[in-house]
Amino acid sequence: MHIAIVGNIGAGKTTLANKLAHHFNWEVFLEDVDHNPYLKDFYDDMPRWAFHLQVYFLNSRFRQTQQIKALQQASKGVIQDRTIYEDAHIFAANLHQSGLMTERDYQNYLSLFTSMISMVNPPDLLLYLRADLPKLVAQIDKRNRDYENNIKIDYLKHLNEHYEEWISGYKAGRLLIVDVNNLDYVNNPEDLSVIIDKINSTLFGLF
Ligand SMILES: Nc1ncnc2c1ncn2[C@@H]1O[C@H](COP(=O)(O)OP(=O)(O)O)[C@@H](O)[C@H]1O
Ligand SMILES: Nc1ncnc2c1ncn2[C@H]1C[C@H](O)[C@@H](COP(=O)(O)O)O1
Repeated sequence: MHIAIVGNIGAGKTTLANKLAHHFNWEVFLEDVDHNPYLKDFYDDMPRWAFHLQVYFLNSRFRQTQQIKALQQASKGVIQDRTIYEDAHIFAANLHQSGLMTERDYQNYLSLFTSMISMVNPPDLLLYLRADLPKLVAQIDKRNRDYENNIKIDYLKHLNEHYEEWISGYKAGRLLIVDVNNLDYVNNPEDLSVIIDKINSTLFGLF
């Protein structure tokens, strides 16, 4: 079983991924953020570093998908924090549309993504955490990563628009959308139970 958690920056993916992994006793795959050699530079100068960062994330995410495949073959459950789909359909697409990635770099990136994606299995469940801008901003502030301090509201807004468009056309497998605007699964165990019940019902037909 493979559940992938998707959603905008600060939506609460990592927090939920760790909680679900603990609950189901499954392996968790997190994003390569702390050791990412481009992320800080990217936030300082997006046009300069957009292509480098996208290639870095694509490679790191692809490696993860192959590790997840191996675990699934060994019948192990996996929770994944963010997917390779979001790199291309959300982040790279947004950088290109916003004029922060050149046409030449974007086409080069897409061609690499297309070659790789044929070797990627979709998750058994895609869990989309939908959050409005105030919730995202509050949670990015709460996390307080210094290089994320200058993220513009417009950047988050455009990412949210890309998420809504991508999710509305997602047909690769089961999809569960959870509005997290009024959920606090950090402090309220009942809010976590609401999500776990929805997962059980979608995946196993329980409840
Ligand atoms: N539903 C929630 N309610 C309250 N705080 C949350 C919630 N989800 C996440 N947080 C807090 O918001 C911050 C960002 O969450 P995080 O899981 O890192 O988001 P993401 O991985 O989607 O970027 C963290 O400090 C986390 O404790
Ligand atoms: N593909 C990506 N392009 C640009 N930025 C990305 C990409 N994937 C992740 N990120 C950024 C967004 C955040 O600053 C960090 C971690 O993501 P988070 O949603 O907070 O888990 O990396």
